[in-house]
Amino acid sequence: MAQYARGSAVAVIRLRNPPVNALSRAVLQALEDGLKKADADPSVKAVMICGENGKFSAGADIRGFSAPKRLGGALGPIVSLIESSEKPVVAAIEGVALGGGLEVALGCHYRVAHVKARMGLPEVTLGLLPGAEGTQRLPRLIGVPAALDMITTGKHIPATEALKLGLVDEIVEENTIEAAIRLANKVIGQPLGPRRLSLKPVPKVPNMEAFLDEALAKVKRQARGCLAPELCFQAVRAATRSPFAEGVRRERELFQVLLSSGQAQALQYAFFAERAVRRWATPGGASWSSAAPQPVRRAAVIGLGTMGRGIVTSLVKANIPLVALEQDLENLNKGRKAVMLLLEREAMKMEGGAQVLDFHNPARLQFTVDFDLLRDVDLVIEAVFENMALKKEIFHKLSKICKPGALLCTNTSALNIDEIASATNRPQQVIGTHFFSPAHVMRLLEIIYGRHTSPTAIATAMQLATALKKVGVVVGNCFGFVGNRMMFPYVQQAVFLLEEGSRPDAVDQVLEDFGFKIGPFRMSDLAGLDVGWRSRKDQGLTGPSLPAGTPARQRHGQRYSPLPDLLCERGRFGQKTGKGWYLYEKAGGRTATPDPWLLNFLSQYRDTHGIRTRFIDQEEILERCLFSLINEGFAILAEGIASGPEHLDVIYINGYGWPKHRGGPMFYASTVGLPRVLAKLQKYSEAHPDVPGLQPSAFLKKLAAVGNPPLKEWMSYLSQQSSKL
Ligand SMILES: CCCCCCCC/C=C\C=C\CC(=O)SCCNC(=O)CCNC(=O)[C@H](O)C(C)(C)COP(=O)(O)OP(=O)(O)OC[C@H]1O[C@@H](n2cnc3c(N)ncnc32)[C@H](O)[C@@H]1OP(=O)(O)O
Repeated sequence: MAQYARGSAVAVIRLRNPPVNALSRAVLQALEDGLKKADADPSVKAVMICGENGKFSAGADIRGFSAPKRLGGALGPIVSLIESSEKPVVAAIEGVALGGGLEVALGCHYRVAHVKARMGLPEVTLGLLPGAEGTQRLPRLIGVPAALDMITTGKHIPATEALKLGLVDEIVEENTIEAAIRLANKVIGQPLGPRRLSLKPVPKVPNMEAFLDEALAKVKRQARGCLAPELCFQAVRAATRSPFAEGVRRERELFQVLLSSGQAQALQYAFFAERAVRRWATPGGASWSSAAPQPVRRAAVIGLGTMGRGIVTSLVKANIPLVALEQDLENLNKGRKAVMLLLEREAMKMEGGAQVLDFHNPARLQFTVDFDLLRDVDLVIEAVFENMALKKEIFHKLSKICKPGALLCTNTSALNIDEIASATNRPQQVIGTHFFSPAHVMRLLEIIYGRHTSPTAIATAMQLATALKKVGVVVGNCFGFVGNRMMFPYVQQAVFLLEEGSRPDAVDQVLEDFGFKIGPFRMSDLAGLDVGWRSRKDQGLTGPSLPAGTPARQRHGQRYSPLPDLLCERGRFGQKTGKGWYLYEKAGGRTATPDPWLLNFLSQYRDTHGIRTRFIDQEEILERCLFSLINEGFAILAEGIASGPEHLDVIYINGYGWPKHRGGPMFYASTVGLPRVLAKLQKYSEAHPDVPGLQPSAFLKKLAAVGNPPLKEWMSYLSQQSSKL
């Protein structure tokens, strides 16, 4: 768990807990034993602490937070023990030093890092704060502004930046361990007082209080209801106001508040859920453990509209050479210009910039209108307009042109993968890759397998997600897949609430207060109302193919709201036309203001259809929108479209702006309690019997009937249910 070895005058303590040397109780105990041994041995003159297998430590063992007292009790005092050692202690940081791992390094008198190492205090992302005196030592070492930034955002910084900040004393390109031992030998006998961070004053910032006020306002703005950033701030502020020991006491108090908060549990659940979805499986028995991906040495993207441009940018950033294809020169030139602009912007954010991305090199990024250039690529991502006939035509062409092994991906947000695959001679190599806009920014990649998609194709798409630094989530084929399918009833409820008496800004406010980045109406305006309108026309729900005499507010015997169609008929497509559910300063404007025209329109609409306006409170808005979305989630699980609730949660957090500190919709349902979710859905569906989205799913009913089983056990009830059928 931590290996102690004595060579010459420097004792070596190696943290050992694969894969990331997380600080479990056993590791901490061994670290403490090693320090005591070194202290007691007169032939030892210095100590070097490092981690096994090129990683210092990823911090406290997150799974141990369920028994936090023993862990918390242990780490802070051990860091103090390191710092108070009368023999110099040097940290040799390779790989990562994160969280409690970095706090151990901060207790050391010197820090040497490998140039590729990364450091950070990411506890805030787990709903916590650095609870082993890190909020008190870091500001003393690198100053309050830099420490606040690291602690309240949790970002990982590269060794080069750590050196500039003074977080490490030296960076090396080769053997970090040898360099640390060299340094340890050199500093033997030198005074340690100035190296003990707890004894240093916090460096002054001119007008500290004004700086802190501004910093707090920024932290609150960005937190959107998440507690941890503000409490991290408070702990650092304590360092500026109190002596070290008092600051540590405050840090511990705040840590306890966070540890017992539901938010920490939600964020830690989200951490493991993101890792769990990598272990994908399909109901047919294919899985990550047996499927091997095929290499992607060269790719192609078809279509350089908004999605295609973002996808090209992502592939270039991942260093995958590619061909970008458009249907004609006019669209190609427009697309090329837009892609180059995106890449220039991305390059500016990166060290090494345009040279690293090398996007002016035609061997790495080639623009063409010639399909023949797709002959040799290993993978194609089609990103054209959402139109089945067009997609089928392209896939038919691809199956004739592309080499036999090439993977054919379609970027669609709802269309049937099997139907697209039917246009090819290789349905086993056809797969859905649903990117989210902007595709070079959003982390989610929904990966949709069809009836014939091979395990290799799924594994290759998952590998692509990793290469693009995205979270790939494998799901089955149904209309809207997982994300959009759950979104439909949510947006539908939002519109029904308007019919019944609410306002777009009132509905948005409730959901934004809950923690969503933007509410459903602001989101529709951003995405463009015409997108859904086109889809509804294709489905025959509105437009010329709607049979004459269809009631305005009913389709197939179910409640339907024509409100979004009516806005589109009036040219109100959202931001792009300067008006939609809101009014914008101009076409393409981003500042939404409530539109008196719309409010008047709504009131006339209600009169026309004889709808009695009523006051709708925040609770009803929240419950009808969220519980209908969650209800659809249970139906998706029951149908085997996703292999567990974690998949739905990861999709919602990474693709739909669901607040991570609430753990995703299914985790949220588990915290509300399934019997309560069920009771509320029953109440609303009794009031609105013509809305199927409010009728509780059989799977939810089944789970609620057994109480509120832990989320981890849900799927086992499903197999019991299926075996009985
Ligand atoms: C009485 C009251 C007193 C109060 C005082 C309390 C004092 C409390 C004391 C200390 C508190 C310390 C807080 C912490 O240290 S919290 C942990 C902070 N660290 C992190 O957040 C790092 C998390 N990990 C990562 O970011 C990545 O895993 C990384 C290390 C960058 C490696 O990334 P990658 O190479 O992509 O690999 P994976 O993410 O897939 O990870 C590999 C497996 O390792 C598992 N893992 C990673 N980190 C941890 C961890 N810290 N604890 C446990 N397990 C960890 C991860 O889940 C993967 O495993 P699997 O695939 O099985 O899920």
